Amino acid sequence: MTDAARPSLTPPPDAVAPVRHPDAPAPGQLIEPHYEFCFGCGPAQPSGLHLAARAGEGVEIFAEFTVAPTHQGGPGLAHGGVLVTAMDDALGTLNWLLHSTSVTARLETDFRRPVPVDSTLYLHTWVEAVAGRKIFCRGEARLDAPDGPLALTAQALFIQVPLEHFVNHGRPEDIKAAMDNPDLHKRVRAFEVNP
Ligand SMILES: CCCCC/C=C\C/C=C\C/C=C\C/C=C\CCCC(=O)SCCNC(=O)CCNC(=O)[C@H](O)C(C)(C)COP(=O)(O)OP(=O)(O)OC[C@H]1O[C@@H](n2cnc3c(N)ncnc32)[C@H](O)[C@@H]1OP(=O)(O)O
Repeated sequence: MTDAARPSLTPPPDAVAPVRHPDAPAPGQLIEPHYEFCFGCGPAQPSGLHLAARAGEGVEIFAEFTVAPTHQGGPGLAHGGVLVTAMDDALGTLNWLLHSTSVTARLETDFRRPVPVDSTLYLHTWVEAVAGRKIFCRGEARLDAPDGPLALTAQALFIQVPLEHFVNHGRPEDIKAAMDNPDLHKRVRAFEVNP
């Protein structure tokens, strides 16, 4: 599909190039999960994807995820929704490079080849442009090697939100537990003092 057919995913003429935040993780640095119970990257989520993400040199993320038997859709194949989750998480992790908090508003994914269980997806996501609160991103995922066959491509629109977005909308007991976790608190504060 052409970009003209995806108006809400195409940066407007007044969009600007993304700026890597001075306190963004260094290129190559492993990025800590934003929340231990995140289905995408949380280490405490037993059936989660356990995505491991690193910062790139630009406003970009390189991430890996190995498809487990719990992620099946068809027999021996990854569920498409699981693959979109992996892409969503790798796109969401771009927040660390911009030092903004944003949420997925729109995510369009093209599935280009089947992804078997036990294969490792190598995801690459990057911010294309920013227009006010709108962050226009793209991503691709390759099979079994960073330069392996293309399995997924994606375009997304993230919208910047204040931290209150999470506090106001999340289930209260989970928000309380998250706020009581000093590690998460420290991470969230970094966003607050370096908007
Ligand atoms: C205390 C605990 C804190 C815990 C948090 C911890 C850390 C957080 C920090 C960083 C996170 C880091 C990593 C995250 C990694 C992975 C997570 C994956 C990401 C996700 O999985 S995240 C969940 C799924 N996500 C949602 O749960 C969003 C639900 N949704 C909403 O919450 C609202 O919908 C919102 C906020 C999106 C907008 O609402 P709003 O009221 O603020 O703004 P509004 O509607 O005015 O839109 C403004 C302009 O965007 C345009 N626009 C809006 N939506 C559009 C669409 N869909 N398509 C095309 N254009 C769209 C409008 O047309 C307008 O455009 P214009 O200005 O030109 O008119």
